[in-house]
Amino acid sequence: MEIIFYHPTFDTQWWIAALEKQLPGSRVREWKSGDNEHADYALVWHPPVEMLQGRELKAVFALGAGVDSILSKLREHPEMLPLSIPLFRLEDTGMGLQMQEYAVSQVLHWFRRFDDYQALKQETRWEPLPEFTREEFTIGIMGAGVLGSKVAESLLAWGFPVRVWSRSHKDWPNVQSFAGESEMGDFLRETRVLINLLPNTAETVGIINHALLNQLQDQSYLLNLARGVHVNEDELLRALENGKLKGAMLDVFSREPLPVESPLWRHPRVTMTPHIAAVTRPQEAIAYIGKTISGLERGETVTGQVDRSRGY
Ligand SMILES: NC(=O)C1=CN([C@@H]2O[C@H](COP(=O)(O)OP(=O)(O)OC[C@H]3O[C@@H](n4cnc5c(N)ncnc54)[C@H](OP(=O)(O)O)[C@@H]3O)[C@@H](O)[C@H]2O)C=CC1
Ligand SMILES: O=C(O)C(=O)CO
Repeated sequence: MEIIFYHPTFDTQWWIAALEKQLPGSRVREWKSGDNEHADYALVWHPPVEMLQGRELKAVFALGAGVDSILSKLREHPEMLPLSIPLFRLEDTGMGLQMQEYAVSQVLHWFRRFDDYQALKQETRWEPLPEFTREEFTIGIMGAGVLGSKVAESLLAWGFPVRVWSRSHKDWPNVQSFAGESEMGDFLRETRVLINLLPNTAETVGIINHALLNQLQDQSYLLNLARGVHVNEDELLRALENGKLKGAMLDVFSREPLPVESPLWRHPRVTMTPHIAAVTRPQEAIAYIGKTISGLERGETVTGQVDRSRGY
């Protein structure tokens, strides 16, 4: 079995050795421009069009959870990957736990008012504040997929009321489920901490805008763990000024790296990280890819295939 590999930043030689170990009998090679030799599978992140175009592959694996960049390239170059070749993505492979760590730590930070105490410290003020209750700290998660479900599970374990919003309803114990545009208003009305874990699709671009933020309770919080293009950054800043939002924690931005002139850098109630909420964990990713390729080779049903018509 021949596998081609392309990732702009990963340690390619390490991945090749680990993949060959995981899939005995396979031959994995780094794809380089001009390589048109046969391959059965391609493992990619931000691949050049030339790498995939015209190949008779059995499947392509994206080396991350989001497939927005490859799908957007496919809209410009549909010939790069015909619909007959399935596209897979990483399902969890260690990202669920990372998202749980991120969400739980930040929700607890807001819940225990550490942001307020930090602001008081700047003014050298010693001042115990009223506590928040869990009842007034409903967590609303947009996107109830692989990662949203893990985050919901971890916040439930901390005793917070949890609700999710997705395309289809979920029947999960102790979680309120809302679906589609018609239930968006009900979902937002009682949400105090809005966590975004949606994929980037034509329907979700710019979804966190003035109209949406305005439906939250006053003094809410936003945690964006998905993609920067989901958030209208000017309208987010407006919501921080008009009291709709008390704070925002952002991992992703409409432009990355975030340009130095962005006011988000300097806003006292915005905290941020440089798109590290959940990174690809090589061992887990390789185990998943190995298991999926072995399943495909045996003609079994496997999970993780992207529905290109839905965009995720
Ligand atoms: N910041 C970071 O470091 C990382 C960010 N990410 C981002 O997280 C995203 C989510 O990942 P993952 O959980 O694996 O994705 P999934 O595909 O498993 O889940 C997507 C969820 O979004 C819902 N959804 C999709 N479109 C809509 C819509 N139009 N309206 C309402 N709900 C919708 C789906 O609904 P339904 O269940 O009904 O299908 C599903 O619940 C990725 O696409 C990626 O962009 C991922 C990894 C790291
Ligand atoms: O896997 C993804 O989609 C990511 O954003 C990785 O950081």
